Amino acid sequence: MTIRVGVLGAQGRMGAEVCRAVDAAEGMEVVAKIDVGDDISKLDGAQVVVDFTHPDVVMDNVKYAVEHGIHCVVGTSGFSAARLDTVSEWLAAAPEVGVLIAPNFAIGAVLSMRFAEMAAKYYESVEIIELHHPRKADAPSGTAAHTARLIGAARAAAGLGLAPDATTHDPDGARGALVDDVRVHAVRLSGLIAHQEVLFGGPGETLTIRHDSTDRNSFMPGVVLAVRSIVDRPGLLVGLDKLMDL
Ligand SMILES: NC(=O)C1=CN([C@@H]2O[C@H](COP(=O)(O)OP(=O)(O)OC[C@H]3O[C@@H](n4cnc5c(N)ncnc54)[C@H](OP(=O)(O)O)[C@@H]3O)[C@@H](O)[C@H]2O)C=CC1
Ligand SMILES: O=C(O)C1=N[C@H](C(=O)O)C[C@H](O)C1
Repeated sequence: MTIRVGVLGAQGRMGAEVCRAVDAAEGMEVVAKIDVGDDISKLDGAQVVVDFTHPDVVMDNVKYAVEHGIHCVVGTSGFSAARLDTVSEWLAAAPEVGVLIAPNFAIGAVLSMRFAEMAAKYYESVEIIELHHPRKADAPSGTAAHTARLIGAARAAAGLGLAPDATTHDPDGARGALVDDVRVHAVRLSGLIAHQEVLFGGPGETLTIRHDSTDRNSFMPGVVLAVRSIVDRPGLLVGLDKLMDL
């Protein structure tokens, strides 16, 4: 059976790539492409929607899909814990529907988040640097926020507090944002796509975990895997790792 897929944000950088990847993949096809101004009810024949739109609109899209019994694969960033709780509440009324929210669909990015989570309890210092193209709307990236959450939880479980930092004077915010007690720095630079470094430090050593997406095709195997999998995975899943044998 061919999986019928609707793509939200179909003319965007990611959406256009998703349309090509889904149509090229075995056993799935794009049946609806939704962009700004389109009637969302165009989705109604779809079994799975893929959303790469904008943090301001993604919640309305997911709500519509869940209420109409359509599974969701969501790449759009901006998912706080409160937003995830809201999606869970919608799913409680539609227990047959699956929603995957993935901060990053690139296999290497998923692995690097796992590696960072593993390393977290061994180092007193940690900082995240995320680097993206300058047309990105949000900062820090969803990947950086998720990585910080994973590291923060691992540090808390190990009884580690804030990383050592003598800074008392930072009028311009040069020390970056504090996300789950982890410093996050966002770089926006022409020529980049999506990159992240997690830096760990302890006595006499540092460890850097770096991932680079040099082309948006890096995200497509993960998106195709998610479309294929979500039809049999009711409920909320956060992170592509939940569909991988990690
Ligand atoms: N999880 C992952 O692996 C990845 C996630 N992302 C995330 O995906 C999102 C999109 O990124 P990107 O493709 O670069 O952004 P783009 O701005 O290129 O694409 C977003 C598209 O969505 C359209 N759009 C906005 N509102 C709606 C709406 N209500 N309905 C349908 N379409 C809408 C935009 O139209 P218009 O331009 O007219 O506003 C635009 O065409 C971001 O949040 C980004 O962080 C990106 C890469 C990988
Ligand atoms: O906007 C992007 O480009 C990306 N967004 C995602 C994020 O916010 O983490 C994933 C990847 O970094 C590319």
